[in-house]
Amino acid sequence: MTALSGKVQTVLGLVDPDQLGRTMTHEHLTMSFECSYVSPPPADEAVAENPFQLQHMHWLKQNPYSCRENLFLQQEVSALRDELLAYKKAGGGTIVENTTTGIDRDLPTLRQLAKDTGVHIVAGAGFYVDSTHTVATKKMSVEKLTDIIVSEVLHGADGTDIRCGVIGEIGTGWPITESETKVLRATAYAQAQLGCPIIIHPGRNTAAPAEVVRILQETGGDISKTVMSHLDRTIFDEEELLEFASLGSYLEYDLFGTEMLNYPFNLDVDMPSDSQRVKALAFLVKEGYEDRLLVAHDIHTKHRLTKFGGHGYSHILKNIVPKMLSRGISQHQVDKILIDNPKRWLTFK
Ligand SMILES: CCC(=O)NCCS(=O)(=O)O
Repeated sequence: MTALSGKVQTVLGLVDPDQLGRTMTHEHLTMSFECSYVSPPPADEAVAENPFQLQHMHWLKQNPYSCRENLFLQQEVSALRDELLAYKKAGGGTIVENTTTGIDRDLPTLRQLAKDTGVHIVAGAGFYVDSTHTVATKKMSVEKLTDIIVSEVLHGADGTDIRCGVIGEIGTGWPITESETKVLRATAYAQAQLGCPIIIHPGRNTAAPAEVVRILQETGGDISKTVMSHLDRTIFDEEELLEFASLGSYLEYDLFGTEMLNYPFNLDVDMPSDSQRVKALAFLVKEGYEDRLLVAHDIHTKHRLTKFGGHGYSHILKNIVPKMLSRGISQHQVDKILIDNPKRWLTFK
């Protein structure tokens, strides 16, 4: 038991879990994804430098990471405020903002957005993938990393008094690097001290989620309070999915709204459509996992904002929920996915 037990920690302080309402468990509001820039094909360079025009929007959807300007979501604070107000109007209550060290977390802006809009925002502690770890981070011991993560939850992060309410998204690649392994171990130790929720960004390989779970378990992590993100681009085979589900983490489909033919971070992956995501959720519900499912959009680039013709943060509430209902997921099960499961995960033990 800690002072946080039974509560959820938002950027404005502790709240009662019943106040959260419908929750997107994996979003970004202020971040940079410059670490993942992919050079455009030479013939497309002119489009990439002048992207936000109607005639270029299809190109941008297919090549979101090949346009530098698209990667600086944090430049759109005013549009984000409008997005959050629209999210609230659509019935949203809470957003988990998973930006961690390495991709430009901005806690004062998150606090201001929460104050301006009344949407609860839960911020993330810890570190993103290896390529964003500084030389100093890579040299740190697991104990030092643990102290930093614990302090970001108990006292505040980035020199502020704004406290994080989850650990993650903790970034891992494939294969998992030495530095990422240390961060995973620190995450498990911090979780054991704090009884807090954690959320993982796995590498882009079918074996990656289970390997992360193995490392966390080895270090005393609580898998029942762990979210495995991005399953929609990671595990496709139903049997493999059930095998992973049996390990006991939350199962997150968090790329709703993303459709692209060639996924540049792993060309072997066929990025699913939203219909295929709903089909995967219906399959997991049928297999008895309705208490472990979570959903989100993981917006991390500008072109997905409604300002630029994108689907925005209300797409799931407005468009995906009706689709779920039409595909055999009941209203009670939808409420579990949007309200009860996030609430249980986010509540400190
Ligand atoms: C920081 C945002 C992020 O990591 N999103 C995941 C993108 S992907 O790995 O699923 O392509």
